[in-house]
Amino acid sequence: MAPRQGRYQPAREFHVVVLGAGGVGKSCLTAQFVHNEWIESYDPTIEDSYRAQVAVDGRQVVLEILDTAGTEQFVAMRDLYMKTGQGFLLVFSITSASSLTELAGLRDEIIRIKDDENVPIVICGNKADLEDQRCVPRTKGFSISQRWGAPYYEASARTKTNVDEVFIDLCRQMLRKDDAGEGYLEEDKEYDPYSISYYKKKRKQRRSDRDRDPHRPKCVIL
Ligand SMILES: Nc1nc2c(ncn2[C@@H]2O[C@H](COP(=O)(O)OP(=O)(O)OP(=O)(O)O)[C@@H](O)[C@H]2O)c(=O)[nH]1
Repeated sequence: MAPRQGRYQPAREFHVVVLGAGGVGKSCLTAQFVHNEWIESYDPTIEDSYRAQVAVDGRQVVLEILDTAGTEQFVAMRDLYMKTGQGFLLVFSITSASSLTELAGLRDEIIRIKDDENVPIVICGNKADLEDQRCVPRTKGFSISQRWGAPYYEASARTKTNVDEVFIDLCRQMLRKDDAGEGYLEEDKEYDPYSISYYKKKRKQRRSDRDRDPHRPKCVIL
């Protein structure tokens, strides 16, 4: 639904989870998007979260971005953040074929945990500036994108190519899902209780609970 001109729209808040193998550039992409900064050094992440506000098609969106650990020893928290996440950025490096292979397992896990085939997902082939070290052909990225029904971008955190674009695409998908009333109810506590969509969802839920109550007084027309 398009926002009405001149009418105040509260910012929608979404939880984004950045996933992918170790060293593919998850932290660098996040740092470029949130702070406009490039990080040359490699310091494996345990788990970091960031807040960013963006305007998407004239609507204010607040993103809570979780930059996750790619290294195996930190994967125990995965179930929890997959449950909380509403949009997922699946990152691999175009210089590593195995980093793309890893994404399939992550996607399966997201779909299983969310119990939803249409979870907002963007596939990101990072380190596109390292064309001479490319191991993943562009066509492979696009064919996976078609199979999964998720957009594919080649990006570079180093040159800030397509960095904003991947996050904005994810925002659009989450907004569309939310507008269609398909936002996730399971993380109720995480939702902005002042948002209109949250209020509508709760009202609909209360109504259907009330309708199912066998002791509910019924109106009889005499
Ligand atoms: N050339 C190039 N190097 C990059 C790019 N993105 C990240 N790097 C480098 O790759 C290394 C790893 O980047 P990180 O962002 O820390 O990778 P990560 O996926 O967060 O790694 P984990 O925290 O272990 O999961 C760093 O040395 C970065 O400077 C890119 O787009 N181009």
